[in-house]
Amino acid sequence: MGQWKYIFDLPQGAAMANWIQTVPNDGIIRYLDFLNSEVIFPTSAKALGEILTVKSDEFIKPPAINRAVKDFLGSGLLFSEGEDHKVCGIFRLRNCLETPPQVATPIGPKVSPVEDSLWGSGTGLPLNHIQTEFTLTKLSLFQAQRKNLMPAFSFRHIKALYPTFWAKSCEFLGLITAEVHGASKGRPSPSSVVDISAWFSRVALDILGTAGLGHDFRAMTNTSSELTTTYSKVFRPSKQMQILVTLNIFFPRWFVKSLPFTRNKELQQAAVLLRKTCRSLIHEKRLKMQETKRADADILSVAIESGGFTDDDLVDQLLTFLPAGHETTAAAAAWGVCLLAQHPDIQFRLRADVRAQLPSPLTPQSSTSPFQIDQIPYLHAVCNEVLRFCPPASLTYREVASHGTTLLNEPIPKGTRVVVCPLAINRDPAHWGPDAGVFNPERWTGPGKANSGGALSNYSFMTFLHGPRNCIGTSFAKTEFAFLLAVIVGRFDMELEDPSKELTPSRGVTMKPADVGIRLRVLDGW
Ligand code: HEM
Repeated sequence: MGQWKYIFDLPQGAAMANWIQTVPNDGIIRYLDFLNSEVIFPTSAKALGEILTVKSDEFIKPPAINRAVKDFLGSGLLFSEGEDHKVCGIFRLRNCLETPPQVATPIGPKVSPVEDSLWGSGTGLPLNHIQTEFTLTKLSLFQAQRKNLMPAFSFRHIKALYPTFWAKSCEFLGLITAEVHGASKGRPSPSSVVDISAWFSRVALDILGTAGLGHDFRAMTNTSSELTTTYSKVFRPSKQMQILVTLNIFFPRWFVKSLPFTRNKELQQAAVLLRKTCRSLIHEKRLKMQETKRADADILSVAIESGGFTDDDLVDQLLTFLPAGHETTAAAAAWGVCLLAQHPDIQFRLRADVRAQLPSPLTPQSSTSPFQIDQIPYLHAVCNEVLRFCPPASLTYREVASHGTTLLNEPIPKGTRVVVCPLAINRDPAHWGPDAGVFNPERWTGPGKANSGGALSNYSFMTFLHGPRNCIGTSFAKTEFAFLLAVIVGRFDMELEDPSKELTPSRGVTMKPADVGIRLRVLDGW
């Protein structure tokens, strides 16, 4: 069993967060996992830099995990790597690259027209040959995909989305205020305990839909929509899910899929529904683009416009973006509320700053300017500190590709798993100083600290990773998070329903606060 049982009994990443502070190391901790498989856990900025940036081609996303989740997370940008992606990539290679690869003299027999159209190489060359060319060009599929999608995440574009973020945040605030009022039954100081995680999941889905895909899912008003319930099932924290992920690493996909776990069945049903939803979103968007003869600036329109994706590819991209873009931000916002409830002094100061700078959501939309959100340094300090202290993606994996490599000059054989653990790094005193384990937004205030938090290296803040595979939605997520936290702290006093209960992370794919009740009390004047 190696360390598997110890890891399994704790929330994701908690074992590594303990080891980083208790196991003396020079930048790498090596441990044995299930079936005594070798895993390495990088702890220093230098080791993380090698894995995520310098040698990112040699530390790939584990193909077994990609296969396990691709039914319901798609094989979009998040998982574009490995053999599957090379094959799919041939089609896109033709479409995406500004300069197509120079195809050398054909070797071997030509492929049939059917194969040619199937793989879309369009050159009539045999597949192996194209694959070799593909590798030789060193323009991986991932780079092409990422390049095609980047315009949707540019600084200018995120700025253009501010009014949408603001409008949706105000709608969210109106609905949640109504719930609190409704539950208070006319008491003079309306307050109520709300399921804050569920609310944030729904508002984040609506924001992603509106700002990212040009489609309002109306998850906030239709709480029993198929999409909302499907995602809440897929991301429901469960031990079965953890077991399935481990089994997928060691056993063939068909075998794990056929095991009689209820979770298996739920995931397969979810996959069918999610694919259907994505297909109809694409269809709707294509029709709209044909009618209006122009493309909007949302992610889906940008992807269609690039011409680099077939409809099947687009389904995979959407399957990736939908959860990657809403569950994570929802988790961050839920942690934000819990931590503010736990720290009334920080909450008080933040509310004063928000109220002083941002227009009240009660004022007519037309006369408000959401751009003032950038003028509240303490809000950004609090948001950064929440993201440091409780990174929603607490852990992710890499695997040493094809031929083995070295890390900090140590030889690392092919196939070795690498665990990259934002939770551990973000709370490590070696990176953040002795108060690393304390929630302290002050570390992001003061000269030169607004972006570094006072840490010595970029790699000390791992919430969105770094390098060519960092989170493409970082600015989108940070802006959305700032709006959501601002409106909720502006309107409500927040306290933990049971202040004696420790805040603990759940076991899900994203790290959320587990079973925590938050009492919201409406405050006048904003
Ligand atoms: C607080 C919110 C978020 C957090 C903490 C977060 C975190 C991450 C992390 C850690 C990764 C790297 C995963 C890995 O390589 O193993 C990632 C990748 C990704 N994220 Fe985010 N994310 C957030 C929000 C978003 C949003 C809002 C979007 C889209 C609108 C998004 C889209 C993606 C995509 C497409 C990737 C794959 C990028 C690539 O491999 O090139 N994320 N995210």
